[in-house]
Amino acid sequence: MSETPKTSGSLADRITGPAASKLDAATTSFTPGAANPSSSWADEVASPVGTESKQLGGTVEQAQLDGATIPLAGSGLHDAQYEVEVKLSDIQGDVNSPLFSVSTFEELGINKDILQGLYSMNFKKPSKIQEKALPLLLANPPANMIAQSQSGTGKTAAFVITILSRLDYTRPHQPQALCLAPSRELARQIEGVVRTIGQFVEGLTIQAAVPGAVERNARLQAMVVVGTPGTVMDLIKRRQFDVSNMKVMCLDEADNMLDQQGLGDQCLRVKQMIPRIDQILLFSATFPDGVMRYAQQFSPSANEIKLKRDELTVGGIKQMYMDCPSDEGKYDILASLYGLMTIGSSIIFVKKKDTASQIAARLTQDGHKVVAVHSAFEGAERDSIVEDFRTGKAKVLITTNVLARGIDVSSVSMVINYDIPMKGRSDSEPDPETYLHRIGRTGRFGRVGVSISFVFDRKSFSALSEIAKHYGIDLVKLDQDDWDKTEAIVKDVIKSSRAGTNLQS
Ligand SMILES: Nc1ncnc2c1ncn2[C@@H]1O[C@H](COP(=O)(O)OP(=O)(O)OP(=O)(O)O)[C@@H](O)[C@H]1O
Repeated sequence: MSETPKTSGSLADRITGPAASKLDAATTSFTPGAANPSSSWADEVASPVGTESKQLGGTVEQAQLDGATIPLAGSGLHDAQYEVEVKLSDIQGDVNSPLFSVSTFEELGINKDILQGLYSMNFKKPSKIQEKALPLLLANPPANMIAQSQSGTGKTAAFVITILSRLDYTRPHQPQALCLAPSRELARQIEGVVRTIGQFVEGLTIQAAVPGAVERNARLQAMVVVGTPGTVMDLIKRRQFDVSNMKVMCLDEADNMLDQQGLGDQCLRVKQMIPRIDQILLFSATFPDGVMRYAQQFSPSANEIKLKRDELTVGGIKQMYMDCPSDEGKYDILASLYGLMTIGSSIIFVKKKDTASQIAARLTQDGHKVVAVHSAFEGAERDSIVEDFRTGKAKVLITTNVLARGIDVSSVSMVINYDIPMKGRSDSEPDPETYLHRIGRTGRFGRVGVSISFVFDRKSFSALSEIAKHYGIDLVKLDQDDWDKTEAIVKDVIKSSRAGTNLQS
């Protein structure tokens, strides 16, 4: 693989190309991390976004503000050593960008109090998904919607605006909208977005239904309820949650929520316990074919906005990989990347909770500042660690797939796949959806970011190759034998300010 010239196409192609013989023969001869004498891969990313890198204080006319739910404080972006600046007006004027639109928020028929909330977040123009979806979402009579758009392109605001537009504000204690998300962190984040977009809407009431948030026997008395499926199911069963007047139900990360092996049963049961729902909304960046069929049953006769597979990746995320000497050897590589990880903020994804805890302990012992979060942590502790990460107090977060989806922290400039995401019984198949969601924690709304996936043996290598082939992408190899070069490449991307010029995939 490492000898393959840069024009050789995707990683997967490389495997079936000249390097294949090495791999195919490979039961024994695959040598990860082999020297790379004549490689020109560095050229592939020397100008990663087709423009020069610019540091903080460069000539960018108008920096993109956060769009964060807590104005200017939510993301830690401003603490970063190199602030990532994006000229959003350029990006949103690029017809190939998922952030492109021809309209304004006013033209989409949004209520003025909601508009005020959007402007307070410094949203100037809708993104493509917002522009396309909102007229359909806000039309009467209410119609169901299945909507797909790349990670970090503003799906949350699209469904939050819809929810806020559907409520009967004369009934502030009557639950009328339910939004479900796969993790407590994402549910809390959505709750925050509802609060921020709805801050000028008089009489709006919101409540979270995540583990530990609702006291036993207390009734939910808010118009908008945002929660996780298990907790919501329990609250309805215990009659703490009156679902008799439900106008909107929204599943964020819908493919994950409807996945038969995962949360599918719970979401279906929740839906069955609700006597009538005017509008069912399903949103995600990914809708694999199998789940799409089920989604169409869950949200019948829905308007659909779909993407083709090769449109799914966000161009601002530079996807790279590293051949590590062995499974154990991944740790040393990770430790060597620490300096780069703290230029902005970083998330390291591992498969198992134990691995997350072990790596965090080792890195801490080696003098690095990191935090870990996974499902074995108690709820309040999870909340406080994630909050530290959001505010930039903690810059390196080690976690499992529990935080792979939806989490929006704009300062994240690097994602590391310490373990390649796998699915199926005994991890038999690569998991392209999880890969896409994981790397989508960076490169939010036109920003740049780097993802580095670690491979160390034939299985991890082929899994990553299959993922690359699935999306038709080419991954850049980073050389562990030349750290100066590796560092230069990664820094060049992270510090570049014009992600938007390269948003097409
Ligand atoms: N029109 C807009 N203008 C500026 N910023 C926006 C706009 N819409 C959304 N954003 C910001 O973009 C970021 C990403 O939005 P959001 O979290 O909704 O992405 P998403 O599409 O749901 O991604 P994912 O698939 O990863 O969940 C957020 O910080 C949000 O505040």
